[in-house]
Amino acid sequence: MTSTSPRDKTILRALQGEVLPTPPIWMMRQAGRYLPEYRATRAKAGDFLSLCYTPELAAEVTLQPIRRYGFDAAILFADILLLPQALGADLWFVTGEGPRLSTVTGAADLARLKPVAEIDAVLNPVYETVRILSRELPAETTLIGFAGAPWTVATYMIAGRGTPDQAPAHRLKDEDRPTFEALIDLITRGTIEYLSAQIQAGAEVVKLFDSWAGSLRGADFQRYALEPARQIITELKQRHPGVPVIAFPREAGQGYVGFARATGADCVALDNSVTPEWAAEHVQVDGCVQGNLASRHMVTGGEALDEETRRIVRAFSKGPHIFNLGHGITPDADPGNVQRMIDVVRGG
Ligand SMILES: Cc1c2[nH]c(c1CCC(=O)O)Cc1[nH]c(c(CCC(=O)O)c1C)Cc1[nH]c(c(CCC(=O)O)c1C)Cc1[nH]c(c(C)c1CCC(=O)O)C2
Repeated sequence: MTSTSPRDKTILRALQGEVLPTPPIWMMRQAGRYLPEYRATRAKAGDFLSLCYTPELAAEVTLQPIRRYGFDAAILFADILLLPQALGADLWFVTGEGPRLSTVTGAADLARLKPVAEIDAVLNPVYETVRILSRELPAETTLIGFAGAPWTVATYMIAGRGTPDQAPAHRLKDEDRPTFEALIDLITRGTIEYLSAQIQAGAEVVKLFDSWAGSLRGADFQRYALEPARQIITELKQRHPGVPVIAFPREAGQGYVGFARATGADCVALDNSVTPEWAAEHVQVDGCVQGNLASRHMVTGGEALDEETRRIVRAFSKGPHIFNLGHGITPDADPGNVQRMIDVVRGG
C-alpha cells in the first residue's frame, strides 16, 4: 500500500467504531526482550534508559516488531517512568529486578519536584523518536504514543519501586490526602503536556496505561482512576480533536463498564481477567475494545493458543475490536507463538 489516507489505517478505522472483517492487531510490549534483535540493540545502547533517550535506537526497536510481524500499530518505545524523571525524581533500573525511584512520602518530597513547564528539557528525545517514526513507518501502520495514568505513576513515585499491592501509595492516600492529591494533580497536568507533545510530534493515537487501577476500590476508583483519565482525555480532545485515546484501567473488572463513556476514551483495553463474551456484552456496547489474550499463550503456544485466539475474535466480531494481549508479552515468550497468533487472527 502506498496511500497515506487514514482510511488505510485499520487501527484508526476500528477506533472510529468501524467493524472490520479482520480485527487489526498489535501487542503490548511488542518491542522487548523476547526478540533477539531487541536484545542486540539494547546491548548497543548499554542500558534501558539510554535506549529510551537515544532517538535513533528507540525508533529502531519500535520498528523491529513491525518489520518482523507487520503489526497494524507501532507503539513508541519509551517508559511510563520517564515522566516522573522529567518531574525531578531520580530513576534507575536494577537488572533483573525493575525500576527504582526516589520516593515521595510527604509534602517536602513533593515540593522538591519540578514544575510541569520544565518536563520537555528531559523528554525532548522522546518527541524526536516520534518524529523519526512518523517518517519511517509504513503508510498503513498507526503510531501510538503513551503515558502512565496518574495513579499507576504515583504508585511508583511513592514507593520508589514496583509493589505487589501498592500499599505505600494506599497509605499516603489514607494518611496524607492533601499530598497524595497534589501528586495526582501534578502527574495529571504533566501527562496532558507529555501526551500533547507526542501528538504534535506525530503520534496518531495515545494510550493511558493504568496498570494498577485494579487495586482502587469503590469511590477511590472513581476519584483516582476514572477522574484523572477524564481530565486528561477532555483536555487532549480540546487541543487535538480527532486524535483517539485508548484507556487501560487494568483489572478494573466491573469498573470497565461505562469507563469509555465516563472518560471520553475512544477505546477501552481489557486485561484477561474478564471473558470476551462478558466484555462484548457490557463494554463493547459503548464502542471499540482492545484485547484480551492471556500473555502466557505466547510462552505455551499450541492448540490452546489457537482456540483462545479464535474465541476472542469470535466474541468481539459484532463490534469494533483491536486484537491484543491482556497485558505485556513476557521475556520468556517464543517469537514463533506471536506469528502463530497473528496467523490465526488474520487467517481464521
Ligand atoms: C508499569 C509499566 C512500566 N512501563 C510500562 C508500564 C505499563 C504497562 C504494564 O503494566 O506493563 C509501559 C511500557 N514499558 C515499555 C513500553 C514500550 C512500548 C511497548 O513495546 O509496549 C511501554 C508501553 C518498555 C519497557 N519497559 C521496561 C522494559 C524492559 C527493560 C529491559 O529491556 O531490560 C521494556 C521493554 C522496564 C520496566 N518498566 C516498568 C517496569 C515495572 C519495568 C520492569 C519490568 C520489566 O522489566 O518488564 C514500568
